[in-house]
Amino acid sequence: MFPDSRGASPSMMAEIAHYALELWHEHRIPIILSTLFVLSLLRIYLHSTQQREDLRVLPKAYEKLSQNGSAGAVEKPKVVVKDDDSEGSESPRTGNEKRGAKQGPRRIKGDISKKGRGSADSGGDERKIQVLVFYSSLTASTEKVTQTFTQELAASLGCTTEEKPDSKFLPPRVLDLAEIDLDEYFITPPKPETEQTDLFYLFIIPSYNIDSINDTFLEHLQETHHDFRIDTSPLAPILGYSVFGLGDREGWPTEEEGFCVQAKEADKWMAKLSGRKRAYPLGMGDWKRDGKERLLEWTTGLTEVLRQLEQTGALGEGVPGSGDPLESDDEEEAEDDGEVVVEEVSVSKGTKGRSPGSLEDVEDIGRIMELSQADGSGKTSMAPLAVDFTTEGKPAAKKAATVTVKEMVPKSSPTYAALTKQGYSIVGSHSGVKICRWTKSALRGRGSCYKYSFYGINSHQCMESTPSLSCSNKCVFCWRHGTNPVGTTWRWVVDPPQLIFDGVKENHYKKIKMMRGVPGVRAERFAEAMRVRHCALSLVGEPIFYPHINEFLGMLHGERISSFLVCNAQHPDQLAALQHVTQLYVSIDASNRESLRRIDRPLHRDFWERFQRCLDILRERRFRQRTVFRLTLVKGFNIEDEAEGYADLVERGLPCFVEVKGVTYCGTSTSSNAGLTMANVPFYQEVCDFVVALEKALLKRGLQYGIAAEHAHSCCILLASERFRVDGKWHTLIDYDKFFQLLEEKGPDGDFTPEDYMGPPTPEWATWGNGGFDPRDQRVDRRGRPIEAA
Ligand SMILES: Cc1cc2nc3c(=O)[nH]c(=O)nc-3n(C[C@H](O)[C@H](O)[C@H](O)COP(=O)(O)O)c2cc1C
Ligand code: SF4
Repeated sequence: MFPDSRGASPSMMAEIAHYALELWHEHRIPIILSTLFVLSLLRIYLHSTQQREDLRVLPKAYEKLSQNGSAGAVEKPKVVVKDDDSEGSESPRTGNEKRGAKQGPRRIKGDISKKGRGSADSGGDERKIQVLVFYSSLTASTEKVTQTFTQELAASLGCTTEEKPDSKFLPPRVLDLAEIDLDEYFITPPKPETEQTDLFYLFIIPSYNIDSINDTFLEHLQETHHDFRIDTSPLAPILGYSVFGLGDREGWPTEEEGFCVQAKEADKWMAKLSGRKRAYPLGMGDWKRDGKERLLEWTTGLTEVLRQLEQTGALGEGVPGSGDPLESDDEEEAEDDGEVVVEEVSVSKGTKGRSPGSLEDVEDIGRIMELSQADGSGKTSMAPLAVDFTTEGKPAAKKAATVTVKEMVPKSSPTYAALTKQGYSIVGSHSGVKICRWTKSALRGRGSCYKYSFYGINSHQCMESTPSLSCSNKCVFCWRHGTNPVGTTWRWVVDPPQLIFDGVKENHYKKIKMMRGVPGVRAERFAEAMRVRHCALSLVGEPIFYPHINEFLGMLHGERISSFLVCNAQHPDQLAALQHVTQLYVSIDASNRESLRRIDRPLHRDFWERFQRCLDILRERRFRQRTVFRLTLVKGFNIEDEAEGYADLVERGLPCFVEVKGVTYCGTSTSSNAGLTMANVPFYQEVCDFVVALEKALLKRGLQYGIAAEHAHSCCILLASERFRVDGKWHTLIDYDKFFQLLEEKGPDGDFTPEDYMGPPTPEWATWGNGGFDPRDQRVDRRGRPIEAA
């Protein structure tokens, strides 16, 4: 017992204090924890016994509205929401609030009401239905199918061209998945123009076993589904959806082997995201065989469902396979549980039957490179599954998921067959080489390409190749749509640079040798052609996409082969890391964002920002690299009224040269499918007019450029910076020996300028106004008959 403090002596008081302090020091943690525990218990007790007040905020706001007289605009309350079950108090929810609720976050907990929001008892008689038809297309057949289908659907729903007051349906809208912002439509439904509109999604999706926008789209759906920040069924507000797939039974005979595999995937993810609102079962057809009949069946069934929706506001009982009320089990695959599994898998050589897992990115390129080098072939190797630990909420690997590191263009693929048919030699698994028509023409003394006139390149000593057949654009004028693999990131096996270098040379020489017996080939040119002097890295695809582009360039330069590298201004990081090339091109296919989207059809969503960053990099590099803007003019796309816009871009990038070229029409079905006809090819005079307008626009901005040279034969004109005019003469030619000498002295990152390897004056015959045809050669017409000079 402690003595009463009132009667205690000071020494005793000090002793007590000391004892209490010691006690506190020894037991302070349990004391604090016990106190906190007791306080928490007290708080829980008080909270559970306290009388709660009604939630009055919404009703009061409503009453206020009514008193102000604006309640007339508010619908009569129809939906009753219980704020608190224990009290049984009901607060009426107004029409406006109902709409407000629709916009806010909404968690779907299993049951989906069979009544659509357009149903009679939800007071939605005035509500409209907007059908959105999404499609994707590489070789344009799906685009055509979609347009026709949409017109026919509109006709049968009675909403052909414009909104009719008596039709519930607004004219359907067609949307290209490659052109829309996926976030806008597939995280939550977009806000319709009027609040009284409900959306219905339709999809016509072809399948591709190569990278395409379909992969981006499916990945987007998958990521939205797995994103913990997004509701489980964020697309539940749509009225319904249905998918029709186009495929090819010849190459992919069964569904297991990949027939319409991506349509199936789209259907599966849409079922999850929409809370199983599949309005009509997945349709599938092979356009070469039964596509038309299957599409008709699907359209007929779908129209019936839409009619039902119009009349009742609900999807109805559904036909077998439709999403409501029950789904098959295969859509209920195990959810990610955050467990990361790293496993070794073998590289698949085949391409058929791609699995959903193929959507995962493989980013560990260095590792893949090592492994692919291990056996020297770069073809089949064991590769680890790359794991991304950085993305919150997106587990990097599914339980037991297997990721296959594919070859970009495997020998067994249709892409390989299509490219080789077009005359490409495929080297390794992602590189190509082809003899261009100017090489053949120069061998026969029938003229060289504009690069001879402008820069002194002998076409018969030029090798056109690429270390990456893949590209991140789908330009309308690209002649190989449907055959080139597309993608935004490198996700394939990486071949070693030496393999590519040796392979492209070997195949190039093989093709040159085949010209030996061709009539008209000149012996001296043939001999010269057996020594490649130049490499145009511009064949197809995007060369700087190749992760070892600098090493590859080093090999070219090591054999004194000059490098003209063309990139599509979509990979700023790679561009920034690029070492010396003899001439560095950036394709400038449009002068503004919209036009660029229309022409290049880029896969990157931030394509314009990437494009502009590339221009900034070029500007920084202009005293180290010989930089060129390459403009390809397509009538009806990027010529009209765009000179000023291009001048702005030149002002931003300040390239050494601007090459302006009219598009070449190749007359294939792919180019016409992409919407190009001969009418899109500008006449030479139109290209001249454009260049004159551009020069004027540049001078107006105080930019010192002039028209230096032309090559009328290939519809190409060169504007050059005054940096390359010496004593009143243009010097657009290149001193290649000097370039290699500088490179050898100063290294691939060495400090030397384009002026340091500027060549002799541009030959008179190539300057502006003189046509630019090589006087050593004989011009011929299409049939090879000599054309006399004018
Ligand atoms: C490169 C390429 C890959 C293809 N891969 C598949 C496939 O894996 N499964 C399939 O069923 N059809 C495949 N097809 C066939 C297309 O889906 C079919 O031809 C479709 O109609 C093409 O539509 P589009 O040209 O409008 O883009 C492929 C076609 C191409 C060109
Ligand atoms: S950037 Fe070149 S290779 Fe790529 S799509 Fe355009 S034209 Fe074709």
